[in-house]
Amino acid sequence: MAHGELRGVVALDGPSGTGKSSAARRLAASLGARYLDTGAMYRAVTLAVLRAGVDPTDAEGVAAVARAAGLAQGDDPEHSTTTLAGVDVGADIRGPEVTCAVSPVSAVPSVRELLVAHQRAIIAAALEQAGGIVVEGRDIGTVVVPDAALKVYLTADAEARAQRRAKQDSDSGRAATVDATLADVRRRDAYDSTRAVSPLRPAEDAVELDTTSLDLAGTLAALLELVERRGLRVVAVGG
Ligand SMILES: Nc1ncnc2c1ncn2[C@@H]1O[C@H](COP(=O)(O)OP(=O)(O)O)[C@@H](O)[C@H]1O
Ligand SMILES: Nc1ccn([C@H]2C[C@H](O)[C@@H](COP(=O)(O)OP(=O)(O)O)O2)c(=O)n1
Repeated sequence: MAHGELRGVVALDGPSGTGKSSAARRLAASLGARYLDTGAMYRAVTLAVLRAGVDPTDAEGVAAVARAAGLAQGDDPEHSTTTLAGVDVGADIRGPEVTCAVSPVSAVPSVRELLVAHQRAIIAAALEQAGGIVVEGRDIGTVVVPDAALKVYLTADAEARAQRRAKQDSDSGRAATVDATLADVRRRDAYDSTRAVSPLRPAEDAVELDTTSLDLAGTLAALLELVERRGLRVVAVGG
């Protein structure tokens, strides 16, 4: 189905397992836009911190690793890549050690400054080259792109999110029980929402979308309708 092309930035925020990555990637692909996974960038810095043997709660040590990590994040929705010094770390950043340590690393103010500047540069280049980009994370509508053309805040019950995440992990060969995943989801929700810098919260002008009883196709359809209603879709010739 041809959906035309996206003009501008769509910001997708929300807690873990609400469907941000899956929906953002599909939305971008169907609208000929770029796609930026900012969570992957915080995960990659966390992996570099763990590999360097630095304590994730040592803010100065973490900031030094972040500056030297050589992080590059791709923005192709069909093939999203994350590299450290040119080496692909796409699989390693999804492991339980990184998931466990990512909250304290992403709460370090200088890490956020560094990554937000990096994200804004990727977004500016994508707008120039492709005209549109879907960006997903925790602070996109509030901090990274406060003037985004459309901001959506995804929510879903914690149990539904834990079930999705546990299934995703076991499908990828990572052992995960729903109970342990639920505990992790709740721990990260609490940490991400209460940190001093850029806490997870909806932007005042965000549209909230509860995905608890939606499947992925339903979430995508709801997002496409919002894009359409905002007039952000430009129909290409022959589209
Ligand atoms: N609306 C949905 N209904 C059911 N499963 C979903 C839905 N959205 C996403 N999923 C599945 O849940 C898992 C986590 O989704 P993901 O997009 O990674 O969430 P997030 O980026 O918000 O953490 C994936 O396996 C995905 O296919
Ligand atoms: N814009 C962002 C994106 C992610 N983070 C932090 C908070 C999250 O717990 C981690 C990991 O994000 P990611 O989206 O990969 O995590 P989940 O897919 O929700 O498990 O990074 C952030 O602080 N700001």
